[in-house]
Amino acid sequence: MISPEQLKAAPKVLLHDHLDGGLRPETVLELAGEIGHPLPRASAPELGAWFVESADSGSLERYLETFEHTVAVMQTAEAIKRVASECVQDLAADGVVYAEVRYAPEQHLTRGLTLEQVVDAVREGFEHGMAVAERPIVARQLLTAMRHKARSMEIAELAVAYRDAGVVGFDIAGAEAGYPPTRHLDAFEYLQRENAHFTIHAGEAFGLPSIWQAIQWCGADRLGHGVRIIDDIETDGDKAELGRLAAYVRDRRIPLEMCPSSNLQTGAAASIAEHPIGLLAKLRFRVTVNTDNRLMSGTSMSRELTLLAEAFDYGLEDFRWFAINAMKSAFIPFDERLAIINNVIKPWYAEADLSH
Ligand SMILES: O=c1[nH]cnc2c1ncn2[C@H]1C[C@H](O)[C@@H](CO)O1
Ligand SMILES: [Zn+2]
Repeated sequence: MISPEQLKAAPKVLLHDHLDGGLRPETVLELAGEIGHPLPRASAPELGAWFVESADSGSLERYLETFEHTVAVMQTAEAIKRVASECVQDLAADGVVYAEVRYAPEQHLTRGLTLEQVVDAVREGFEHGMAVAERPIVARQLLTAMRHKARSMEIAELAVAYRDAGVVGFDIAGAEAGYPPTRHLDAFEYLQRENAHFTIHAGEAFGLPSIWQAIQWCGADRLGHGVRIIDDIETDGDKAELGRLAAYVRDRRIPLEMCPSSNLQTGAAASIAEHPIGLLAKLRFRVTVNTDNRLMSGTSMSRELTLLAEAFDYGLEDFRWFAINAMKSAFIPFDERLAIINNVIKPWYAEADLSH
């Protein structure tokens, strides 16, 4: 078994983490106090526990209700900068060397900020976080549009406008059932014409049709979660038969941004041991491991990997594979991806004793 220290030290790559799902409980308390926003608990440990318990609802819709409080305290440039900087510092302290962090700019306009001011605040926060972090980290933004709203085209244009200023891609999130990806087809077609990258939350609270649309209609580069791709795989003992969609996802090496703890909370998987990641990794899908919402799941990259190590007997060799898979799937330019793989990830694992 790997020691917690070794796991923390291992370079990790994170592609799916929500900025408004990763605040420190103390920060939520302080920022809420400044603006008089009422919170359900008065101390940081209790508030942290409240987020995890409330998100532990078995439904994505109820899970999403907890974001009311984090979004409420992220409505000024100062507050957003602080949250963004702390996010980067926390990830770096956990050994994350590259992170793509997403949030929905349209949710941060209630106190008068413009979409551009929101993106600028996150950029400044990330730059500050990268400068003061205890270990080197590269952090980039993904801009999310809420799938039940109608601003995806505007957010896609924002992502393209900021492509040379820290934004590396686009995403849609929010309740999945009833809001298929094709609702935002114009935004995805625009992004493709602009040679821009995007991922789509799909196959989390809804099944194969959502994944199929995300890939075959919208042209997603990656899948947020994508766990339900398992519905297109038949197993019989050691044998697995892939349906056409599952085969396409594997053949095309479409990255799956898997978030094990989050999936337990929303009911997308029953336990870590039963999580589809075990089979999908064995079948050599392009699997990546992610946190989704560190506050709502009370988790970190190290913790997600620890849970997987316990359930599937994973070791450093597997973690190296996850990190390289994720780095290959990042939205930054190819040469920058390669540099992190060759200069950061591979040397660390070469030094580590892979037999433990
Ligand atoms: O796992 C998720 N599925 C769908 N939507 C999500 C998930 N986690 C967070 N969100 C939503 C709530 C946030 O306010 C929004 C932008 O980060 O994205
Ligand atoms: Zn997510």
